[in-house]
Amino acid sequence: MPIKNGKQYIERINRKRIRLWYNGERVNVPLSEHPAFRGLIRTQAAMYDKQCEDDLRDIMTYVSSTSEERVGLSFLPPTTPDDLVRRRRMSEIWAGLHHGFLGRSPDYMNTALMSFYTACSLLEAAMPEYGRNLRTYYEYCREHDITLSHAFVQPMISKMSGPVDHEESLAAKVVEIQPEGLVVSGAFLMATQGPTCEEILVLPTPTFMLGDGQVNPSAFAFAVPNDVEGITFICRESHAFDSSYDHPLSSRFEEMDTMVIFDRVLVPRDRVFFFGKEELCDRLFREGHFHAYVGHQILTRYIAKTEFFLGLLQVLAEEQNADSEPTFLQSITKLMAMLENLKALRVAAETDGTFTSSGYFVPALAPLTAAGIQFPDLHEEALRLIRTISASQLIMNPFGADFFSENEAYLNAYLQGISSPAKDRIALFRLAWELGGGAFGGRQNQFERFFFGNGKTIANRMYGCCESMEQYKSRIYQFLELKGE
Ligand SMILES: Cc1cc2nc3c(=O)[nH]c(=O)nc-3n(C[C@H](O)[C@H](O)[C@H](O)COP(=O)(O)OP(=O)(O)OC[C@H]3O[C@@H](n4cnc5c(N)ncnc54)[C@H](O)[C@@H]3O)c2cc1C
Repeated sequence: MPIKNGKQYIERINRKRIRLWYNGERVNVPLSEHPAFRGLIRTQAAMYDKQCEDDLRDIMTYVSSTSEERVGLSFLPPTTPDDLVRRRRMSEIWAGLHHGFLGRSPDYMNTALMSFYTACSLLEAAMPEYGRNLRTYYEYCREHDITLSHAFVQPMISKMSGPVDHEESLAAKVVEIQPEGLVVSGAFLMATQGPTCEEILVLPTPTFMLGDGQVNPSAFAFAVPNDVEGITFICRESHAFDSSYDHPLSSRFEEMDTMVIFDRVLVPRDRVFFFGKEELCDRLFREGHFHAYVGHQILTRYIAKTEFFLGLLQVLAEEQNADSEPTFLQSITKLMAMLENLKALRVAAETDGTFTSSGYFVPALAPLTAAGIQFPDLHEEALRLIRTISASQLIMNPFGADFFSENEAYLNAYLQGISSPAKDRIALFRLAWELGGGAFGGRQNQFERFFFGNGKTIANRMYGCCESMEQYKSRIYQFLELKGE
């Protein structure tokens, strides 16, 4: 089966019967009809349609070596620098549709799976069936264009409730080994788009290491359909609304975050990528170059979002007659400089890429991590600027329906801009509100700061990238003519 289109995506999501809870009630309607999910599903369907357009065929797809069908280019393991550029162009097309607001556009998880696949030999060395399982699973997802979500991070108490082999531990773990597979129980704090996908990839970092080569019941990686027996999804409050005039962002891009609970879920043997070997958790990320491959996709998303911010800020400033204010110019040029910086980091990541011993071409991690460190502050600064420029107009924005009420004439007279009709001006400031003041923007801001790890983890990643620190140190010793090493 080749790539899927939007209709096929919707049909597959609607066929699922997942245990999904929203606001204390079980969701029993097809998800494409539910107010919390339908906008996102429409957007995602448009993205799948995009990859089927004839004139984008060579950008969005490639020919599978196994089926000779056209499959999604985000599954392509790059083996040349040109492959990396092709992957970036594919991500740019999708980012052009979601403007960086979808953290889980299909290319994100497809890239994640592709990265783990490039480390199949690591799993094969641990146990041949593990490597085989991951290879088969990767091919299955590629050939069926499966939509994936992932669950890595556990709730705080799961991390703190004592060693995993103690009875009181709440850590996610294998609670029984059956001939057919592993039985898993535990909870994951976040799976973004957990309900609007088909399969969930589970790869936690064990909460406690046991050492000495012991079998750690918390060390595993597997993937299962999100509707298998025993999985429950609990939603946070939705920020989605239906009207694209009143809520231009959340009506399209609201990605639901769900807590995922595994209650004695049977993971079939052929879906287990490893079990018990705690050292493999970290090694699979490292040797699959997860942060580099996924970071490359993320950086394209950052660039699309920054361009969207710049456009919005300029239009807002013109609307407020503030576009030649020195303070505005000072602020927007900082963001413009950051955009150039992000673009340069992407060029650096691509041109400084290296080949692995297995022949894959990996983008350079340091520039990508640098972008990940810088972007959350840029994001926050952009939202602050939106609020500053918008001032009270961020708040006082009637609904689209008010323009069809008996008050239409008042609104058209008193809310018009210098050169814009009231309805256009309000559309603009409703967008500004969703980003700068509303729940959608608040969640986006939190996402950008945390989705790739907490600040400490990201700082460690950056520090670990610096291979020249000893050289820099010796420059100081030499400069001061000191003896230090
Ligand atoms: C919107 C959103 C969507 C997400 N989607 C997913 C998903 O789909 N799948 C998934 O697996 N995960 C997802 N995540 C989880 C994300 O990966 C985690 O938030 C991230 O790894 C941090 O883990 P944590 O939240 O458990 O916080 P922790 O790492 O436990 O940190 C807790 C607190 O301690 C602080 N902290 C930690 N170390 C230090 C330090 N040295 N100095 C100062 N403060 C410190 C942190 O800033 C934070 O305030 C999502 C997160 C968000 C916000």
